[in-house]
Amino acid sequence: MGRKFFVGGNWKCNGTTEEVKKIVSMLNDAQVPSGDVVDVVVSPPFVFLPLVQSSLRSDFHVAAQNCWVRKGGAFTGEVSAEMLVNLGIPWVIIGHSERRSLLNESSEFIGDKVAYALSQGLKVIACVGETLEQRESGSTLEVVSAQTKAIADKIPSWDNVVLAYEPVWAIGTGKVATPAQAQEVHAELRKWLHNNVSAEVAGSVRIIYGGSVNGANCKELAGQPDLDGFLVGGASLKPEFVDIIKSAM
Ligand SMILES: O=C(CO)COP(=O)(O)O
Repeated sequence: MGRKFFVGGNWKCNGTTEEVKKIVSMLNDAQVPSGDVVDVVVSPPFVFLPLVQSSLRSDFHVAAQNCWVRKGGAFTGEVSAEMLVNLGIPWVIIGHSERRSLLNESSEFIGDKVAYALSQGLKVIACVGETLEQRESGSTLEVVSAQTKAIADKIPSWDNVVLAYEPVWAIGTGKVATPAQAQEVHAELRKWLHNNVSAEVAGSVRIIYGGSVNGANCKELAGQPDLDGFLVGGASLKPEFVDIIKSAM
């Protein structure tokens, strides 16, 4: 189906200038598959975006970790989509579970954010995923479908969206989803897109997996037919991120 592999590195709220420079130089020196084979996008905290943007190799790209839901203005502490565009930042992560749970971002609010970011010309990594409690009660598919619907309802096109399935119980826990668990949800999300958006979108949207991905488990996950890449947290700060990029091949 020709979906290009996508590897995102979400640095979360980590790093000093020195550490950021080290990671960038590690990435710049890495031998990885060409940009025809894999999209690599790293997401530093806002304050480091200009540094990373200006020093990172040109075949890798940067993403912000969030942006404001509408046009900028009197919203203390927020960063607008327009500002990201002004800085030449091509991507933004929206709806990460840490923001959903710790900052009470609702699915509707996230749908609005994705729509606004797209309207300004940003590309979006939109995150969905169930909690452990939801998985154990058997509502995984219902939860991720509802989160996806809240986005689908607000956007005119999926062309510039990558959907990230990140089960909350797998994030930062070392408890990675099995390849079969990830494949099951990815296939269901694709089916949901097929039935509710279009066959074309279902076939073309990249659905990436996040949650305790590392250099050792990436290869088997990458072999799943509906898994088109990764959103990596902890391991994206380490040299093994390069091994994860290489799992594209
Ligand atoms: O939340 C994540 C990426 O957005 C995943 O984090 P970890 O890879 O640290 O589990």
